[in-house]
Amino acid sequence: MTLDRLVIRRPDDWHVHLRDGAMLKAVLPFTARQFGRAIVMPNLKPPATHAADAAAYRDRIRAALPDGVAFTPLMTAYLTDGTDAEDLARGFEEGVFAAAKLYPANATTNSAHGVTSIDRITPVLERMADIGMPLLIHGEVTDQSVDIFDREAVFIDSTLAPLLDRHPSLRVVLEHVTTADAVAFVRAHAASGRIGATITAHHLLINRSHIFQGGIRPHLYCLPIAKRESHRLALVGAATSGEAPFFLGTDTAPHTVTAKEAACGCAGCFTAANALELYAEAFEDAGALDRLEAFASLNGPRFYGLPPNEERVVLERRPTVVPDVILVSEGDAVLPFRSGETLRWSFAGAA
Ligand SMILES: NC(=O)N[C@@H](CC(=O)O)C(=O)O
Ligand SMILES: [Zn+2]
Ligand SMILES: [Zn+2]
Repeated sequence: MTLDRLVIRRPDDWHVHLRDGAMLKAVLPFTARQFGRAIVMPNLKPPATHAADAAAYRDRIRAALPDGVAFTPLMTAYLTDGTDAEDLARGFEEGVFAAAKLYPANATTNSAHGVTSIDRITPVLERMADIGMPLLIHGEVTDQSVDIFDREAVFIDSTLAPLLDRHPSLRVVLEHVTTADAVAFVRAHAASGRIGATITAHHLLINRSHIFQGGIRPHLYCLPIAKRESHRLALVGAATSGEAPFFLGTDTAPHTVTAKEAACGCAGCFTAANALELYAEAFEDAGALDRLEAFASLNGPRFYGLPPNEERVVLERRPTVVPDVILVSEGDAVLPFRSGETLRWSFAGAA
């Protein structure tokens, strides 16, 4: 029997880039339509490093919400070499920050102000461990001599494993995992309950060959870059397992078409327009639609110590056409992942 209607608790997105200004206005309605809460990334220009920056950014997000939409932005601190443990802890205790984000300097989009060496923030990490504040990590080494397809696996061995040993009670989310190595590492530490991993829809749906299918496809370029098929299969296995550490984080990362279709195009895929429909396809292809709710709506809140959303949403088996483009301003637009293509599932709103 095939399932034609799926009702799940309203999901949350544990990794999202909402940007600011006109871009925020253009993309926020998509995330807020499907998700109850989202962990909002702080890699703005300039980055949101202090509690005051994050509180002001949270106000701009709330002001940009369409009328009548209930959506809770959960803010993060952008860690730098100069992060003040006091300000960070106060921001967490006052409920401004839900977590802090570690960008190794120059690892990804808008990470130039990131941490140059993890040892520099030892006191900050000790404080975070004491107060139970999660550390969210873009897990790639920045050494350009390491092959781009190996940067996540090398980071796990060289940085993440020693970090967990050094800070035995620090809670960590390895963001947007792309490798079988990451899946194995997270599973090996699952019993501690202190490690989580987000998985994007696009990494469940594409492998590295898709980036070069018939020519170079800049809209499939994101960081960490998609890996070979065996890694994609490991990610599908993890996401659809129902296992507690794996949860939904779209890493929807909008850039204008002009910035993507360039000699040196930006990294990031925009999946917010149809995030749940995309995940539903991946889960259905794995024969695991019954596990979508654990991944999308239960495992994330459990890790963050929050209750799952009470409200239910409906997915229906009927075609959805992904928008061709999302207009941002006159003359600039964002091209969604699977732009113009037809998906098998439709998001039908609250049950
Ligand atoms: N994922 C990406 O490719 N890009 C993200 C940054 C990030 O999450 O690494 C962005 O901000 O554009
Ligand atoms: Zn990242
Ligand atoms: Zn991201």
